Amino acid sequence: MSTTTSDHAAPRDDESPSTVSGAEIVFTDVVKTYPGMSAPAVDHLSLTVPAGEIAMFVGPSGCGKTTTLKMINRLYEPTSGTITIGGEDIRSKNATELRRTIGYVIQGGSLFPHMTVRQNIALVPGLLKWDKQRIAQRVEDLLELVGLDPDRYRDRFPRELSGGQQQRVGVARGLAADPPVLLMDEPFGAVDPITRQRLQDELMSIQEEVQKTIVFVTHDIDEAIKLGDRVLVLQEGAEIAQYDTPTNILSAPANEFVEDFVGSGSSLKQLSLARVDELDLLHPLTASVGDDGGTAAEAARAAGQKDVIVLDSRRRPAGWYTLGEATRLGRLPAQSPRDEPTPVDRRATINDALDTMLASTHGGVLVTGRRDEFVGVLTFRSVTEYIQATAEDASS
Ligand SMILES: Nc1ncnc2c1ncn2[C@@H]1O[C@H](COP(=O)(O)OP(=O)(O)OP(=O)(O)O)[C@@H](O)[C@H]1O
Repeated sequence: MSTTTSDHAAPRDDESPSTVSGAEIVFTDVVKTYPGMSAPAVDHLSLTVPAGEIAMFVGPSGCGKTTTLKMINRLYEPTSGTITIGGEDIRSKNATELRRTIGYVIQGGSLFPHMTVRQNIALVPGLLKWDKQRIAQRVEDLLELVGLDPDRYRDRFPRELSGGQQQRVGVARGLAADPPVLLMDEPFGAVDPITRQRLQDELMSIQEEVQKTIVFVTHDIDEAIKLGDRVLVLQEGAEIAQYDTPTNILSAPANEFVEDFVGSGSSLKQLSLARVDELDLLHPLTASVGDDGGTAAEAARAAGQKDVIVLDSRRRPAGWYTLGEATRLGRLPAQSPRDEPTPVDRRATINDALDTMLASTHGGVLVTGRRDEFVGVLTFRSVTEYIQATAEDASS
C-alpha cells in the first residue's frame, strides 16, 4: 500500500518561493464630493497600500469605503487629489483601459447569466486580444486555482452553480488578465457563514500564490482582521481612524472609535488572530484512494492511530475513517460514503477551526494547505491547550 509519513510528505507550501506581482497604490490628498452634497464623502485621504498586500477597508455604513475603492478603477472620479498604481497616475490611461488592468470582484460574483463559466472568465483576456490557446489555458489554470474542477464546471451557466461557486468564478474572472490590483467590494457578503469562511481561506491561499495588491471592502471586522495584512478603520468622510496591522488594531486601538468598533477586549480575541498552523498539528500515516482498507487500518494501528486518513492522487483528503470503517470499506473510495466536516485551511483562524471541529466525530479537523493538499490534523486537545495558555497569559 502507498501509505506515507510526514517525513515523505510534500514540502510545506510556505517554503516555496513566491513573487510579488502586485503594484503599490498611493492616495494623496484625495477628496470626493458628490454633486449636491455639502460634506465630502472622502475628505483629504492619504494612504499607501504596499505591493502584494491585502488592505481591508472597514467602517460603519456610509463612511466612504466603497467610494474610496471605486476611485481606484475610476468608476468614480476624485474631486481633487491623486491616486497612483505602481507609481503611475491612474488618469494617465483612459478609464476603460485602466479597468482592464484592475480585477474587480463584487458580491455574488456578478457573472453574466447568459455566459458559461469559461466565457465569463475569458471575457477580459478576450478584450485584451489574447490568443485563443492562451485564454483556454488561463481558464483551466484559474478554475484549478479557485478549487473548481475545470471538466465539471467550465461549461456550466451561473444558475447551475451554488452561491459559493459563483463567487469563486467571480474571483477567477477578477484574476483572469493577471492584473496587479484586485478590488473586492463585500465579495462574500451574500453567502452563508461556513461558505464565507471557506472562501476567505481560499482567498488567502490564492493570495499566497498570486501576491496581488488587494483592496477589500467589508462591514465585518472579523473578516478584516482575518484577511488583512493591514486594516483601515474609517470614520465618516473616510477619515482614517487607524491603519495598521490586525495585531495592532486589536491590541492597541488608536482611539475609542476603533476600540468600540473592534469590540470589547476578550482574552480570547487572540483566537481570531491565531492561525491553525501556529498550533501543533499531528502528521499521521495516510492511505491513498484505491488502497485496501484492511491493510491501511493495520498500518494505522501499528503506528498508534485510531483512524485512517485517505488522500487522493493530488494529496487532497478523500475520507477519514475509524479503523473498523476502513476495514469494512475494502477498497478505499475516492468519495467518502458519508458527509464529513470539510477540512480547514492552514491559514484559517482558530475560531473558524473550532466551528468545524464541533461538527467532527474525530475530535479534530483535517488541515489543508495550498491547492487543498493535506497538511496535518488539528486536535481538539491542541486547541484547548492553546486556549488555556492564552487565558493564562492574559491574566498574568
Ligand atoms: N452616487 C452617489 N451620489 C451621492 N452620494 C453618494 C453616492 N454614493 C455614495 N454617496 C454618499 O457618500 C457617502 C459614502 O458612501 P459609500 O457608499 O462610499 O460608503 P460605504 O462606507 O461604502 O457605505 P456602506 O458600507 O453602507 O456600503 C454616503 O453618505 C453616501 O450616501
